Parts: sequence; structure tokens; C-alpha cells
Amino acid sequence: MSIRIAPSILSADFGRLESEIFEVASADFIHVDVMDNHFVPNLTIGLPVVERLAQISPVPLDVHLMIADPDRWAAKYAEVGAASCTYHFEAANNPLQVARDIRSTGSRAAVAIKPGTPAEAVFDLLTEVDMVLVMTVEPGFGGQEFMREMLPKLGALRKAAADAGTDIWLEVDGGISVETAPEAVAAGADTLVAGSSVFGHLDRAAAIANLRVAAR
Ligand SMILES: O=C(CO)[C@@H](O)[C@H](O)COP(=O)(O)O
Ligand SMILES: [Fe+2]
Repeated sequence: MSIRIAPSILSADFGRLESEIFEVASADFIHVDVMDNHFVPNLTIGLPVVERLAQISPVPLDVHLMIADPDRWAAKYAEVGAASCTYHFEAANNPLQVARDIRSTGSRAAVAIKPGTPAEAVFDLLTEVDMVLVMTVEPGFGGQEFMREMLPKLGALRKAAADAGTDIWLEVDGGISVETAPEAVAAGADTLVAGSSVFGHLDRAAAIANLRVAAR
């Protein structure tokens, strides 16, 4: 199985975002954290910036919406060019409808769960989404410590998806590095978000290559 790497631009230099994105062009996706200071206690970027990033990025965008009311907003991010659009289960009034709205645009739909949310919460959605994102930190900030106690959720999701006759991607986000990537992959992750462990290195391409080797 080939592992997908998605550098999170939360740890990039926002003053030179375009060149930062080109420095991680060897990645499979660019992970874009959208935070609204309501669902999480942090504020980043919104729809107009994501739209422009989608136009200039050499690799597809994996947009992670940490926002209230994804029922209203999620499909709009897909419409402006997010190849994959992830909303939080905890924030959605109608999680099933949000997934369907995203998919109706042609983008991949993904649902995320915070550390306090059990994997079972999204079992009913597994045939309606393309990916589940298991948070391995509390959402809101980069550079936090990896919560390895979240890893059993991956096995549970993999089994539930197989039981439901569907094949989905499983992404982990938070504290992923060359040390923790092997654990996440062994537990069932196939898509790794990495913020500080990519943008914390001057040579971003080497950091991505090192993650790929570690994940193998
Ligand atoms: O969604 C989030 C944080 O809420 C992430 O995508 C972070 O940006 C990951 O950063 P690192 O833990 O890899 O530094
Ligand atoms: Fe994220």
C-alpha cells in the first residue's frame, strides 16, 4: 500500500505561501486547515484564500474544516476547488447531508473525529464518505504531542468499512513525524498529515521523502 503524505500549511510561512506550497510539490496533497475561532480556539483562512490556493497549487488540496456549521459551508469549499473536503462530525447538524453535498460537487468527502469522539460515531457514514480523519491531537494548533491512544480507532474503522463493503482512506492528523508515522501506518492509516515535521525543516522535499521511508 502506498502511503499518501499531506503537509499542513498551518506550519508554513504565511507570508510566502505560494513558494511554500511549491516547496512541497512532491507531496500527494496539501493539507489546508480552516479554523473559525468557534469550533476551535484559533483562526486561519477562509473561502477566498482557499479558492486562490486551489488555483495555484501544483498538488490537490486536502481541506480540513475546523468550523461551526459545515452544513452551510463545506460544499462551498469543494466548489472552489478542494479536491478533498473534510468536515467535523461534532460540528455538523446533519453529517450525512454534508457528505452528500460535498460529493455532489465531484470532490472527495471526508469526516473527522476529535479525540473524544469514538470511531463508532461515524460507522453509519462509512458508505457515504471517501475518507475518515482520526485526529491524533485536539484540533486547533500545530506542534502538539501525538496521542497514540487514538490509534485503535483506525483498526475499528478499517473493520467497520470492510463489514459495510466499502474501501475508504484513513487519515491521521496531529503529531505525525518520522518517529510516529510507522505506528500510525501499522495501525491502519494510509494518509498522513504532517505540519511541523515538514515545514520545521529547511529542506521540505527531504522531510517528505523521510516520512515516506518511515511510513513504508
Ligand atoms: O488540524 C491540525 C491542527 O488542528 C493539523 O493539521 C496541524 O497543522 C498538524 O500539525 P502538526 O501536529 O503536524 O505539527
Ligand atoms: Fe488538519
